[in-house]
Amino acid sequence: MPIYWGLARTGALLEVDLHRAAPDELSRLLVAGDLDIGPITLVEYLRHAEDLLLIPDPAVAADGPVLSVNLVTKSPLDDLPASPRVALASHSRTGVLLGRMLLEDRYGRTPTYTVTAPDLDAALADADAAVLIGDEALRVHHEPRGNHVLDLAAEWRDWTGLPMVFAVWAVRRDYAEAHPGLVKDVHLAFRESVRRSRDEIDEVVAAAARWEPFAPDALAEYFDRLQFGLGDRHLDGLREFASRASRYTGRDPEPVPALPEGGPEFFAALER
Ligand SMILES: C=C(O[C@@H]1C=C(C(=O)O)C=C[C@H]1O)C(=O)O
Repeated sequence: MPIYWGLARTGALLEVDLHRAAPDELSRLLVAGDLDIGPITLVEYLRHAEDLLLIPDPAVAADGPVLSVNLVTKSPLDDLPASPRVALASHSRTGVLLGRMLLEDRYGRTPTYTVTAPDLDAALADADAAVLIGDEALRVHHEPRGNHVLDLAAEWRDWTGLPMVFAVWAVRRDYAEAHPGLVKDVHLAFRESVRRSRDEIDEVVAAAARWEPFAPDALAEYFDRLQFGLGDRHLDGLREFASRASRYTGRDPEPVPALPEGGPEFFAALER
């Protein structure tokens, strides 16, 4: 909501054909060419970087705790078995890969993984731990119900000293070449939208609290943690994630390729 709130305030909403969907679906639509500009989870951006150009904002990032991307364990992390069963939320790509890298490369475990519906009870029915994102992760952060909750953006910062970038905005390269002016307009409309949200954050929180099962204070804290643009440190974090992810997924059926030399490639006509 903080990303598109201002589109309604400025009238820009009337000029764009806005689609709302879960992150995996939005990523799929952009890659398939059914969306021209949109958010894409970092892992899918890295897989399709040759077809896409990065837009510097909005983005979904955090420099420290994000509250909404969590490893939830039944026992404290120290007591997690050497080969735990770990359920991965089906609508996450980047959060679940971050969770796998941390579990194996930082906490020294050799898990077996299953894919789960993004729901705590389903996730932990048959597993020792789960990686959850979004609303369900935020809910568990507030109501752990006896489980242990590890914030994966905070863990990433401890591990690397860098912010974690979960999703970026990108434009399809062919669309950007055909309509550079429109891409610029859309970028500025979203930039203005996020700026308005910051100015009117109490109203954004009140509106979000009407639709979401969270108290206004919890939403205000969450929106404060989220960072909506890519600064130099975020780019360092993005490059570090890309480099670790490409090494880590080298033997996966669908590896994450390394960024091309000098990457990521931005849509050149935009100010950063
Ligand atoms: C911060 C979040 O990160 C999300 C995590 C994603 C992923 O793991 O693939 C995708 C989009 C992001 O918006 C969240 O869901 O709250």
